[in-house]
Amino acid sequence: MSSMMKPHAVCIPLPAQGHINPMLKLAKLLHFKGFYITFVHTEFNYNRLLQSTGSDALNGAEDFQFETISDGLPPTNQRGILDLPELCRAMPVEGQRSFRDLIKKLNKASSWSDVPAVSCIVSDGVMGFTLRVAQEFGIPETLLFTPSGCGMLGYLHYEDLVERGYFPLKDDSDLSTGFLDTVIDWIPAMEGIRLKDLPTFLRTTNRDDTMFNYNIQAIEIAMKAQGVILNTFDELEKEFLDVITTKFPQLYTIGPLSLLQHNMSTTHHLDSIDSNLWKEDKKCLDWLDKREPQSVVYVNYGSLVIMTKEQLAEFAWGLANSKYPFLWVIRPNLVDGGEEILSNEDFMEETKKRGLFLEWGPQEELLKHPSIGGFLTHCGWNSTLESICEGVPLICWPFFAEQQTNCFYLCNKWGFGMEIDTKVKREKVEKLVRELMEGEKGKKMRKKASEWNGRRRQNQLQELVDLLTLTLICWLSSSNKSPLAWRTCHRVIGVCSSYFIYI
Ligand SMILES: O=c1ccn([C@@H]2O[C@H](COP(=O)(O)OP(=O)(O)O[C@H]3O[C@H](CO)[C@@H](O)[C@H](O)[C@H]3O)[C@@H](O)[C@H]2O)c(=O)[nH]1
Repeated sequence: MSSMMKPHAVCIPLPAQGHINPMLKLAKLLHFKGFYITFVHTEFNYNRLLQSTGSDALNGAEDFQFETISDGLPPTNQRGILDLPELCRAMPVEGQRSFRDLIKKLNKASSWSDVPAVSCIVSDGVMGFTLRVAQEFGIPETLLFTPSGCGMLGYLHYEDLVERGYFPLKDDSDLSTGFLDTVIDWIPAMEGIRLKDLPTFLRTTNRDDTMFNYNIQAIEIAMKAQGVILNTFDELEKEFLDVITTKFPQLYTIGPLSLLQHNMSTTHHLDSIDSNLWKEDKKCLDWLDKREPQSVVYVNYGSLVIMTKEQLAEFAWGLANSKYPFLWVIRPNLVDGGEEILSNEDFMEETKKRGLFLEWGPQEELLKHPSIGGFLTHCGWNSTLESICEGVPLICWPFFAEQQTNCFYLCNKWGFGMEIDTKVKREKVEKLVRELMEGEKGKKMRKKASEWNGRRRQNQLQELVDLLTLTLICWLSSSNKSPLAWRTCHRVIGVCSSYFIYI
């Protein structure tokens, strides 16, 4: 099909690794199903990607192009750690202006080039300002929320927390005197959840807190989107999804996106397109090849966690004392300093034959590797899903956002996670690593993780439905149909795909 004839989806993630990755997967799937794609990075991230992955990763294809917008942050703010509140303040102003210019430019280009006019926008759920631009141009928009369903359900109840007097906290002492242990018994499908298990932006005495209010706004804006997509699957999160659907009838689940990728045919050549903001070190795979099956602990805290030197030391010595081999990804800005901890002679002596450190790794390949026996994680939703896809059980050290909610369900409901307290102690790390790798609980967790993995993988029917639904959402959003029409078509597709599977 010529490019001009294709529907044109503009995909724009929040400029953070854990949001860019799923959006890129979604964009590739849409491309595979016949869409012309414009993928939008911030100028800052585009330059970072050029440095970390090289220009090949951004060359795209004739009908898969990259564009940039400004994130509105002054250059000094953009170095080092991602300042989320700053970003959330700047993007809706400068990002919106810049995004509007981009849509104008793309539509103008359609009059004299092969670029088709923009037919739909697929934006990150927390980039609501794009919806205003979409409305100005009369373009339908679908939102991809990248956290879990349980996390989203938590955010959905932020306003109720205000109304019921839980937010803002009365006093800073509420953080330490047990107030966060309060059980919240009025959120449907979340029986037994405590304040401390809900997304963490509620932990402030400031009624005007940027992140808390930004998340409330994101939910309000999302109600107006033509479609809302979650990277999760119904078997795992059905109860939460049922509640979310009462507020978002236009909700669709299409996860885990990493599994759906397998449905793309081998003739689909977008493999070189990459989204690592740090330079990936693949040599670790050779190191893993030399290890026994399920003998290595994989340690990675995603892209946003920042830990103290004390916490680093407790993790380091806990891993060393466990006597298990470990592969530890220590991002350059994971901790400020701490080199002396890892270069300490005793520590080096203890771990030199069985510890490998790197700055950024090919996580999905690592989790697939037969030598990996468990994953010490911060419970970011991508990491959690990627682990589920490979049946790898978890030790959970949630840091912020909805990671606490993911951890609560991993440990108390889904049955393949064990939690480490925020005030991490080396003895506890050692004990949990041993339990994970050799104890009865570890065995049970591994079995459970494999069960989830198996249920998801074998559910080909659901995958097919997901893939077709995804395409449908965007095709229909291109012609601005109502949510009711979409859901009807979703059902019809479900029935048709089951027919195809049985013949
Ligand atoms: O060495 C590494 C480390 C990470 N990753 C990838 O980076 C992504 C990290 O995402 P995630 O595990 O979700 O962690 P964060 O980067 O912390 O993600 C943010 O975004 C997620 C989705 O909204 C939320 O669930 C988290 O709470 C939020 O912190 C994953 O795809 C990993 O595979 C790598 O490829 N190599």
